[in-house]
Amino acid sequence: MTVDRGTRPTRRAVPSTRPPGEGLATADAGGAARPVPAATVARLAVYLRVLTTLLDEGRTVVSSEELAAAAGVNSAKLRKDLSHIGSSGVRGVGYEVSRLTAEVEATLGLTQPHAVALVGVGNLGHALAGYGGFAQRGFPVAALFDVDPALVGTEIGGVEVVHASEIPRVCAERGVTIGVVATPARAAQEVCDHLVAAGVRSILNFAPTVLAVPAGVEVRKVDLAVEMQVLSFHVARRHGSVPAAGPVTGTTAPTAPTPREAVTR
Ligand SMILES: NC(=O)c1ccc[n+]([C@@H]2O[C@H](COP(=O)([O-])OP(=O)(O)OC[C@H]3O[C@@H](n4cnc5c(N)ncnc54)[C@H](O)[C@@H]3O)[C@@H](O)[C@H]2O)c1
Repeated sequence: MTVDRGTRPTRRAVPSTRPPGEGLATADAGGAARPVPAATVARLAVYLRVLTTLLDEGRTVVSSEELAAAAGVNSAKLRKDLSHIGSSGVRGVGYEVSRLTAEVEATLGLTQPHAVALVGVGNLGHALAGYGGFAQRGFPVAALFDVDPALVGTEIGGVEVVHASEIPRVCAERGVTIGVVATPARAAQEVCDHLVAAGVRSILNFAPTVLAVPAGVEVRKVDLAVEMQVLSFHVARRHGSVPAAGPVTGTTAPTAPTPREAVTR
């Protein structure tokens, strides 16, 4: 399988040595032959970040211990995660960095870039739109939308802000696959509906509201306050002010535990 890194400018092309179709379609865009647990998927993204750094440093092999330490997990968990995608290292040698990178990218559906549309370019949206790191990791911001006449027509990072009424046309023209909602909560559902109608099937929601979507559309909610509440719980537990075990009331569980949480829990 050849991995096409698309438009990501800072990464070098790396061919996979795995023959086409050989047990790699575990979590690819076409649907899972073997399901990969959600927590493993979250950790694969962390492994990929580490692997990318190693590639950029010119490294060719990495041990499971080194990769695990850099990702903040233990090496047994890392080996189990990688076994889900059919990757096993060579005993005493480790993993081939380029091959493992290609395999993780294929599993995460990153063999082609995902054009991102960001709706709501206020405080948060403006900061997200101006962050170049998304494009480097395969998620170029292709469209920006708002309803504020003072923002429509301005440019952020070389992308013009377009009125939200143009979502269907612009998303279709630019092949948008991921929509980011950074509007006030009251506008979020309507914005989400427009994105879905435009064919967007993956939505990242920053607004503090639950979005209703049809089957086949994936929504991930980002709530930094929830993450801080989880951190607060761990700090309080270390200081003995909450029970060490048992259900915690009054906090909302995060949608997916991060690898670090998985280790420290
Ligand atoms: N999840 C988190 O951790 C987190 C953190 C900060 C803010 N937020 C949330 O993110 C959202 C944005 O916060 P902010 O501080 O940037 O707010 P903001 O008021 O600065 O920006 C909101 C923008 O959305 C635009 N907007 C309003 N209605 C719209 C519509 N129908 N279509 C398109 N654009 C529309 C506004 O014109 C404005 O530019 C809020 O819902 C806020 O609660 C979440």
